[in-house]
Amino acid sequence: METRLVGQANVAPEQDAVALIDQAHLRSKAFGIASDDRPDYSGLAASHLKGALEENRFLFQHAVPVMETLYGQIANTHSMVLLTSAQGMVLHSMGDNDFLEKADRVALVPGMDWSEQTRGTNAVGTALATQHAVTVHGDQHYMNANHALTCSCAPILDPYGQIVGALDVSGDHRSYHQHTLALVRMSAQMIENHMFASSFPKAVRVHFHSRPEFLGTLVEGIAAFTPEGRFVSANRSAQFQLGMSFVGLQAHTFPSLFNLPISALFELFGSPNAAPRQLCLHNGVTVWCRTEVKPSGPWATPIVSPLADSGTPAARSSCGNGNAARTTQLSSLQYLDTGDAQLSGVIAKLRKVVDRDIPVMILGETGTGKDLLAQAIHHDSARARQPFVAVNCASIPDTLIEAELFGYEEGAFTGARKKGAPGKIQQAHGGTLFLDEIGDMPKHLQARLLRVLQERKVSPLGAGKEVEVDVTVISATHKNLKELIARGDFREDLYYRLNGLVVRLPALRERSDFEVVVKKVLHALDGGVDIAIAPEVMELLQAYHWPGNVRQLHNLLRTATVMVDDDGIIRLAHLPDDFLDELRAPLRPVAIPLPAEEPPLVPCVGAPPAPAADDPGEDNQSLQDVTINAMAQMLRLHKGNVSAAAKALGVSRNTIYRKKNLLPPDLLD
Ligand SMILES: Nc1ncnc2c1ncn2[C@@H]1O[C@H](COP(=O)(O)OP(=O)(O)OP(=O)(O)O)[C@@H](O)[C@H]1O
Repeated sequence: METRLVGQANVAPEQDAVALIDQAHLRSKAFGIASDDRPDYSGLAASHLKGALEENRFLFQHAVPVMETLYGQIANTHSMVLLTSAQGMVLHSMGDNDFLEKADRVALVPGMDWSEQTRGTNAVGTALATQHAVTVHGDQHYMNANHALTCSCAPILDPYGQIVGALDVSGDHRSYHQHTLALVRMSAQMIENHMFASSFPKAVRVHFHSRPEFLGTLVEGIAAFTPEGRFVSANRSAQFQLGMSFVGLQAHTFPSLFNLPISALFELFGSPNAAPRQLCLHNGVTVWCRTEVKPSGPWATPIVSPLADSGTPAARSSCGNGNAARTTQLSSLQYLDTGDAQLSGVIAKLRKVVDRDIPVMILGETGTGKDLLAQAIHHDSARARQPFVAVNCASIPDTLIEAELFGYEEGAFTGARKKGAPGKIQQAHGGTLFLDEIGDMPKHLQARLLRVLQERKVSPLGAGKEVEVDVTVISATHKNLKELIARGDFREDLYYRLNGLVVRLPALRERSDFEVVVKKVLHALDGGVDIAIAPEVMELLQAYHWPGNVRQLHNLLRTATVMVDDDGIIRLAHLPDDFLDELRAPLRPVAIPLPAEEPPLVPCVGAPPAPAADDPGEDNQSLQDVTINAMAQMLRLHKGNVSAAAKALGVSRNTIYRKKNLLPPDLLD
């Protein structure tokens, strides 16, 4: 069945709902359940339920208030509200007393398993299995014992798009009401939005909807980005409005989705209570948008949920808490030292200067891990328990960078917050200040920064006095600072102040420890620990030139781990189409065997004529010609069917469509 993205939990339309029940019955049968089986009412031992509750504490905390509201709406309808885990185990229930007794008899109580595998077709199990909100009414239940029930259930997704549980309303089948499913869906979405709101405290959160009156309501889109503009998460409505699933969005940034640099948000919404503004999405849709610009802290621990403090392994596995743990693990020099000789040399030098108050400058192409290395230096220093404050000089507008860095006093400039605010330099007091993209620091501020570094004092805008600061400075850039100095765009004295030790991170294509990096990146991904890579894929990845370095590898593997089949092996088919196109473009066309019975080629419109088979110049034929000819042949062979031709060539349909103008027009279906 087709999966649609809607503002609320996917729900199957009527004809699909029937098919969905039929398929659920087939699955139930395949699980070896008989419709007249006596259900197992034994449930879980209390200790197991306690464990499950602990594991699902994040979900539980955010779901219970919503369950109470939902129950308020269905009270006295002989029904109850249930919360289950992603495996279908009932975690919590509340309901009408008269129905509770009956519920007890049919095992709608905490600790009971309502997965399809155990109870056949039922709203909880089927919603979890299909990821669709669904009502299972009366004899639509697979087991006869459950025919007296009517149940409506919606899956609940965490901020990473993973199913973490389900919300269900079950009742006496005579109490069926057609609006129940809509209520359940809305409530599930409310839980998702609550979880979203408390998952990314340091993110830039953008709220948007095509109608301004829907901002602040359940149906608004919410997308979270790092202060540098990288995509972090999006709720269902945001995915729908942006026209992309969570996985698709992971390859995007704020600028690629909203057609604006993220720094524009600081300009548009920098003042308190800034009014919603109209922005144009990448797909041409105009939306009303608002965001709250906070003086953000470091992006050192990207995702921290309230459970991060609990420290229990169960809690960590619940909702992204593993990421916090992984971030710590990622942030040490030892972790980054994975066998490449050049990198090991860099790390050995860095170890010698840690805690020596020597400013470090990190050079390297985009995505080579400069930010991560800066965090690792901080992590391994005596300042590790003090703040690590990162400032991306490229992402803050010129007009704000001064206030952002140096802070300001009350009323220092129009729009300044009432009480003033300390700048990043002051925030880093006692710890490390990481000046990322230092090459983009506006020239007029370079002198001020130099003074701070020399005198270890900062004077906020509008303040008469200076404040002492103790910071270790790490800077990074992918630009050639010497060239900038020669052009007069970067102060030489500042350069010499920052370059106590200059290290260069190797590009990924230069590294001899590629396989280890792949493993580390996989390990750092949710669900990536048990994933392996097929040897032919590893070979291809190794040969690729990786212009986006480890970030590009990270994004690619993140998508592939989601696509992977049950055997947990990443194969070619699990890599994104555009990446495969890039890999194959120069190789594939020449490798295509042409069928013997293939008629001679007709020249393509707009393309050079195909050479005769014995043409001595064949070897010199341009790659483009070979590609076009191969496509034309395959299209002819498959009677213009683009999908079939693309499949035979091992490319995506879009690759063929992109070459449309070079192919004979009568060839495309
Ligand atoms: N050695 C590594 N192991 C695992 N992941 C890594 C490693 N190096 C970098 N990454 C990942 O690659 C991505 C990019 O890293 P980072 O932001 O540190 O690069 P950068 O050089 O600062 O990029 P930019 O110049 O674009 O700011 C991050 O997701 C980071 O976690």
